Amino acid sequence: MTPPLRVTDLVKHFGPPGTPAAVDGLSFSVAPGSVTALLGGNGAGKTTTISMLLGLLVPTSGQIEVLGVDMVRNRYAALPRLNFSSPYVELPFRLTVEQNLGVYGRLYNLPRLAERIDELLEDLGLTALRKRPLGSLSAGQKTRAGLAKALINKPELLLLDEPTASLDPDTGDWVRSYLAAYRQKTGATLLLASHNMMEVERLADRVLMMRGGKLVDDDTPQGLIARYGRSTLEEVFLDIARQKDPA
Ligand SMILES: Nc1ncnc2c1ncn2[C@@H]1O[C@H](COP(=O)(O)OP(=O)(O)OP(=O)(O)O)[C@@H](O)[C@H]1O
Repeated sequence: MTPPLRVTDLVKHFGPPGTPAAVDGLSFSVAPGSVTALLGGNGAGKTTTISMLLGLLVPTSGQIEVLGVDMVRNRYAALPRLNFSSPYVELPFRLTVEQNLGVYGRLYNLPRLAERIDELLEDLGLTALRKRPLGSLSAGQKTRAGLAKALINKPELLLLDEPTASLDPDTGDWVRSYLAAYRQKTGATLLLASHNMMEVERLADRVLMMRGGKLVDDDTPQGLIARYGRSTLEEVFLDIARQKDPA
């Protein structure tokens, strides 16, 4: 079976040759229906990697296959089957929540779009906010609207950057349950970048740990915790970020 995501020797240089690469020879593939967390400290290369996976940045070298499609050469064949959410990417702020979903839904040329929008608004607790301009929402409400946009085309591969940033603990917990249920129901594959280790322990089957653009560890959350002799993923993260090898 083709992995939904396969990355081989991926490199991205922003500076001239000789300067350090933002992504420096990354290789991994993920299994269908899995939840993989891409972790690393600030500047480790997570956002650069996700931008290349989405076809927004052209790699300096290496291969990216998304749902069996070569993203560098043929990304339009894969884009209808994936989606992305990030609290750092603003949706058009003068449009209402439902207008935003309408615009994105039409980009995907979805059948029965009005029904899909109603369903998502209901699922994400946004029905009462549907007529509100996006710019008037709180950060947490915007995050939920961003998630609705990311799910509009029922993506087989969902890339999430900090999916619960600026959500209160209760809403954050609700979004995590929602994502777990979405994966369960649809068999979708999720890749998430997060600084919330509790979230990663709860959602991810596997952790890819990056430092300096390279993959420095790859295991289940429990496997990492056991190997580093720690009791939480947060402690493992600190060990890796501070370059401590397993005991
Ligand atoms: N457009 C750009 N031009 C030049 N350098 C860049 C650019 N984008 C990222 N970088 C550099 O690439 C490296 C990796 O950055 P990236 O944003 O991928 O890290 P990150 O792991 O997502 O970090 P954070 O957790 O802080 O979001 C950093 O050194 C950053 O300064």
